[in-house]
Amino acid sequence: MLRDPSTKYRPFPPIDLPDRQWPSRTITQPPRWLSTDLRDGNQALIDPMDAEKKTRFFDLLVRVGLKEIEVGFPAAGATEFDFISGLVTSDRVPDDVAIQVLTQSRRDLIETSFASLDGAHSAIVHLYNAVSPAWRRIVFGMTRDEVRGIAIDGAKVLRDEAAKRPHTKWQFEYSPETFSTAELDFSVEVCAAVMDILRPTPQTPIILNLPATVECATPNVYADQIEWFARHIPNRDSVVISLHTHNDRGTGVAAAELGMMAGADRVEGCLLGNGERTGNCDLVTIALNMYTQGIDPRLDLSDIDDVVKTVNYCTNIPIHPRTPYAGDLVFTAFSGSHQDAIKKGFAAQDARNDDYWEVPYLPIDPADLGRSYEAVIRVNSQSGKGGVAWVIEQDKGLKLPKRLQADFSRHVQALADETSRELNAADIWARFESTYLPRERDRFVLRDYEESGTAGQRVFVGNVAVDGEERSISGRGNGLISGVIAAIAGSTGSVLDVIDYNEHAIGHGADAQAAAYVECRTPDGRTIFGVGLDTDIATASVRAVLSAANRA
Ligand SMILES: CC(=O)SCCNC(=O)CCNC(=O)[C@H](O)C(C)(C)COP(=O)(O)OP(=O)(O)OC[C@H]1O[C@@H](n2cnc3c(N)ncnc32)[C@H](O)[C@@H]1OP(=O)(O)O
Ligand SMILES: CC(C)C(=O)C(=O)O
Ligand SMILES: [Mg+2]
Repeated sequence: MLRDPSTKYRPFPPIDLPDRQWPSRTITQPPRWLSTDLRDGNQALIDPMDAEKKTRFFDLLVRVGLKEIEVGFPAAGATEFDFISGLVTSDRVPDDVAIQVLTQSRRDLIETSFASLDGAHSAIVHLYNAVSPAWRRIVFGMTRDEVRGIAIDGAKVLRDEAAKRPHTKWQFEYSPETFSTAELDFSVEVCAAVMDILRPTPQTPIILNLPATVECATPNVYADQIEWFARHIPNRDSVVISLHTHNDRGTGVAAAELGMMAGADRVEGCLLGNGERTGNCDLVTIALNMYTQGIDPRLDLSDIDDVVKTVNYCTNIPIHPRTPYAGDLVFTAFSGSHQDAIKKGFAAQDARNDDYWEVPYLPIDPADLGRSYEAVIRVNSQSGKGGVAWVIEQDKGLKLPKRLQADFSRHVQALADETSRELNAADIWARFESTYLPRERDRFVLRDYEESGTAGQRVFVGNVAVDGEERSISGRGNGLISGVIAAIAGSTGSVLDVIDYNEHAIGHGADAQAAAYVECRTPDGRTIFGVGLDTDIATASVRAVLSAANRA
């Protein structure tokens, strides 16, 4: 008999916090950010970064505006140690940037960590040990008191090593690793014991970083834990509460957002969410989420492609095309109704001409991230007339009237179904040309024409190849278009009824072109469209009528 695998797991218990405040709060300002790309991100890579990649990544983090950067785990080995001590002695670290290193709570490792920072003007030493019941039992085989003792012993070494190097502005960070699966009173107890050793003040606060080392519950539970901790930690004004979420349940960003609402001051994460297992909190997503709420995250993500390219190069991990904000396809609509709404959104945006962004289906202006509007609409078999018209307008400047859009869309749909692939602008233009624009084998091919007469009585005389034979055809009407219609009727015996006509210029100045569109009804009741392009608007209209006649 098959066993139900869910019986292997235990539900995460709720937090007893009936008067929780965070659900009615909003995020109003950015937190202090820390990038752990070069540490938590790096330790999760198949091939950890070498010095060249770490340097390149560090420079990116500085460009993006990170002011706190965890640069590695000095005791891990020579690559890490040398990179960190090289960074300290280089002039790469701007004065307003503090570098941070991580260490287990073991004397030799802490000493090595301080040694790597010798000469730094400002640095954060980050100490951690796990505190949850499972880790206490499985990893350490220790009681609560003994595990608290690991933290206290480490804090003492931190205090003493820092005292030996008074020229560096030291900050301390302590992480009760596995905080999110530990008893809250025990996390507070351990953190308070560390504070007793390191004696933070409001001027020199300690960073208490509260990790969801493995994400095990819904993000509201993490927010409850943060609010509970913030209420119970002594000397709250001497503490910077920091969040460090992972993404095991896919809610690393959500947990950090709710954690900020619950009172946290600082957020740790990685650009594009790299990190152990399913990753760390994605700093790009959480920062740009703020952007869309009208809050400046104080990170510069205006060249998102630079971020993507550098992260990809350094980590050797491709980013998914649907990654929030940064993926290749996140500003692209293939489906008809989305395209229609986006196209209308851009038109409304132009008409309003105010400072607000309101384009359906685009939560953020791609231009704010250095992306163009070109790829916003792409065409395949899921697309509709709005999308096709958008591509033609962007590519060739043609503003097709609504019913012509619908007519042309059927041709594009047929092509998409035939080819079963995305259609690019060249494919769409080729189909437009072959459908509406003149070809030598058409029934009517205009060579040139003259127009004469008085207002309301116009005469059209055209040199036209009719069925391959060069002829002069003429017609009379109250305007040029009706004159051409009459000339065609003289040749074919059938009169087209013009039911709509549109024209517009394409471009400006000497290079401007004109486009004309006619919609006609045939004597047997069919609707046909014609398109004419020319440098001269009158000639474009003649071509449009002949195009319709050819298609009739
Ligand atoms: C949640 C996180 O991301 S934590 C950061 C994890 N990152 C890394 O581990 C990357 C860098 N790590 C390393 O290079 C190595 O693990 C080192 C250099 C730190 C340590 O190496 P080693 O001592 O050879 O091995 P190892 O990591 O297996 O050590 C495990 C021992 O440390 C103990 N330990 C684990 N974490 C801690 C801690 N935070 N504080 C004190 N002791 C710890 C374990 O209980 C175990 O003790 P035991 O040997 O008595 O059973
Ligand atoms: C070292 C700590 C902060 C960590 O990375 C984690 O718990 O995820
Ligand atoms: Mg982590």
